[in-house]
Amino acid sequence: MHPTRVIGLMSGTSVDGIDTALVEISGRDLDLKVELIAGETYPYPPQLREQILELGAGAAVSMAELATIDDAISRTFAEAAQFIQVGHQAATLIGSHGQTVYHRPRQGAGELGYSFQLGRGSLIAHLTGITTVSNFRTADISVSGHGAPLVPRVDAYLLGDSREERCIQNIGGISNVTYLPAVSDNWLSQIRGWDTGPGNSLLDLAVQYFTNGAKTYDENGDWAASGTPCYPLVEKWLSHEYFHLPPPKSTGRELFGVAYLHQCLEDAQGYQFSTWPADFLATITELTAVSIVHNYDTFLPRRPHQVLLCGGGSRNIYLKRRLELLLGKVPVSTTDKVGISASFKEAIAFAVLAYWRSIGIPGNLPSVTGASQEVLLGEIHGNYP
Ligand SMILES: Nc1ncnc2c1ncn2[C@@H]1O[C@H](COP(=O)(O)OP(=O)(O)OP(=O)(O)O)[C@@H](O)[C@H]1O
Ligand SMILES: CC(=O)N[C@H]1[C@@H]2OC[C@@H](O2)[C@@H](O)[C@@H]1O[C@H](C)C(=O)O
Repeated sequence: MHPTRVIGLMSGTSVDGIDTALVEISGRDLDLKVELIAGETYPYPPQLREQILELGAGAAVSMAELATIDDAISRTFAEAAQFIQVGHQAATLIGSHGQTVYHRPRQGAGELGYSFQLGRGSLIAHLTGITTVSNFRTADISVSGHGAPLVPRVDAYLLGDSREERCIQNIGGISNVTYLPAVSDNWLSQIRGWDTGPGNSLLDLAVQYFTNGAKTYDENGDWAASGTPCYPLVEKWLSHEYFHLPPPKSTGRELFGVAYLHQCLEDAQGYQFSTWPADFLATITELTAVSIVHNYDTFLPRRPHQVLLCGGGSRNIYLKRRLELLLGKVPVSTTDKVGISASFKEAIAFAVLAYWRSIGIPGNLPSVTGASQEVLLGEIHGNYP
């Protein structure tokens, strides 16, 4: 089978821009191979980013305004797909995750979750002339799944190992883990994955708050590294019920967004800090690290042999150091070490999910999302006869 050239487009809860990967894919599952031809993050136009953040924070908009924002996002995604192909052989397929603006996991029997991504695939296909798969989360939700995380099945085939157990830890706005036991028979059903809680979302918001918007994140974690975490406060925050909820579970900025940051700032008033706000940033960073390890120790059969980080938070040197310290003997590195770009893994994953959709392979893992069955993920736009 010839490799298929696919573009993966992903914008996550950080709303920092469109992570774009141009890849060549071949194989199906254990023989799946992906070569990254080009990877780039194209920032959102600042005004559109603001609108998306406001929508995510619950702003009221008219249907007409929603349609305008939806189309502006689709256009930005289509441009990203066009830019990434410059100087390269063209792609024949796009997998576009879109932009999550609302995520409500299923609360109980008799109902379904709700996950809303903007950036309609039909317009992306229309503008690029390339068949586009979008709306990946709906099919899993329709069979009672959380619709998230969806990357674990791709992690399994790209990052699984026959000798050791691995945790693939994505640290985006929200953090999510894929636990991969050593590859064996009935291995897929033993894979676990869920959102561990905040990744960079609270830290980004705090940096914006303390710099009046002049900075959007703590580069390399330098600011937090100049402070000292307040452990009693981390303990208090760790009592949040999300951290104690057993998987399958998923979350978003609805839980760990602006309102929660303001709660954290209020909580902090009851404690002593010698260096403000560096100590507060160190404490927020510690919550991300401690909650990840707490999730492992509470919900995994045992700690893995190694942890491979990906997502923007893998570039936060201070956070990585805190994780290393908390995990003791378990080595922590990034997926780059085993040949998969830590910065573009999520975008690559949506290219693979689109490819799987086009050849009829399911993309979800019921052991991860809680779905009642495997399903084909995504709606196909643009391959009209
Ligand atoms: N050099 C760096 N130092 C520290 N943090 C960084 C660095 N580069 C990126 N980040 C963090 O990574 C974030 C973006 O990460 P990423 O693109 O993986 O998130 P996302 O895909 O939007 O989120 P999610 O995975 O939740 O959907 C930025 O908002 C920033 O907090
Ligand atoms: C609803 C939604 O967009 N969820 C994202 C978000 O970002 C990280 C985490 O929360 C994860 O559950 C998911 O994305 C990844 C790419 C996934 O589906 O695997």
